[in-house]
Amino acid sequence: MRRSAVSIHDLSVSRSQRLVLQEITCTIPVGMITAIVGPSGAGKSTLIGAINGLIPAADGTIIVSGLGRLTAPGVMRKHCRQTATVFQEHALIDRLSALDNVLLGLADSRHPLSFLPWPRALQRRAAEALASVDLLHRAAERVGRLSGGERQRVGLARALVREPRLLLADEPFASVDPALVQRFAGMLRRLVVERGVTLVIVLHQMETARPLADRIIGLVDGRIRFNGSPREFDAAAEFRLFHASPTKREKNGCFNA
Ligand SMILES: Nc1ncnc2c1ncn2[C@@H]1O[C@H](COP(=O)(O)OP(=O)(O)OP(=O)(O)O)[C@@H](O)[C@H]1O
Repeated sequence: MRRSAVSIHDLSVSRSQRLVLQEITCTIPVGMITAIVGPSGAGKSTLIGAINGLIPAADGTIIVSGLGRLTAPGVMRKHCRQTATVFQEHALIDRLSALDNVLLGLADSRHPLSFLPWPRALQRRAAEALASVDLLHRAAERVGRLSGGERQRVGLARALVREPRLLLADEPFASVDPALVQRFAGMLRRLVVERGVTLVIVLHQMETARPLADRIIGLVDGRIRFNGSPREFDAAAEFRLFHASPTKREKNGCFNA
């Protein structure tokens, strides 16, 4: 049995005073790819936000392996240092170049008020991260002038430059050219295999999730409705997750959890 990077127990999360995640209990295995799937509004981004500590829990616990409970003093800072997130809406600064946006991924490695140029070694690391997403040729371009897919790749590079132990990615392929999705999926797989990174990735397309993931967590209406391997995620499971009416889902309950 694999060690867990993160263990989640009975987690509930509210947004605007409405429960959007309920009774979430699962583990994120270390050095593996866990895909979070489910219909729109199921709570996938909220779960990513809870794991990276941006969205507080209303109830339950999140335990980070080697650090402890996310709410314990000092744990959050250490957790942030070893975690990187690729946000769904990119969260980039349009007026800065692609390279400078990637360097922002390293902002916590120097004084926040530093006006000095970035050290060469860090600039090289940022350039390598851009190269890994095939974007080195746009390094000097202002991000506001890049396409949606290119911006998404800058966001991915900004996360990769941190060399994280835990990488959280919220639909990182959403506006990436379909021809590039397989390449980036392969790159993320290598990151996991070669560097032992733990990857939690929100994906909309099951045809991307199935071959990429080691584990699949399926959410519907803020609850886990599937937790198993891609092999176990058969057509019936897919139907229950994405197509069953709310009453049918309720009757079926959680499967493979
Ligand atoms: N900032 C917010 N304030 C209040 N409610 C929110 C906020 N963001 C999301 N929600 C609500 O929380 C629920 C879960 O949203 P979330 O974005 O986590 O779902 P999702 O599965 O990631 O959806 P999608 O696939 O469309 O991105 C939804 O009902 C959504 O309306």
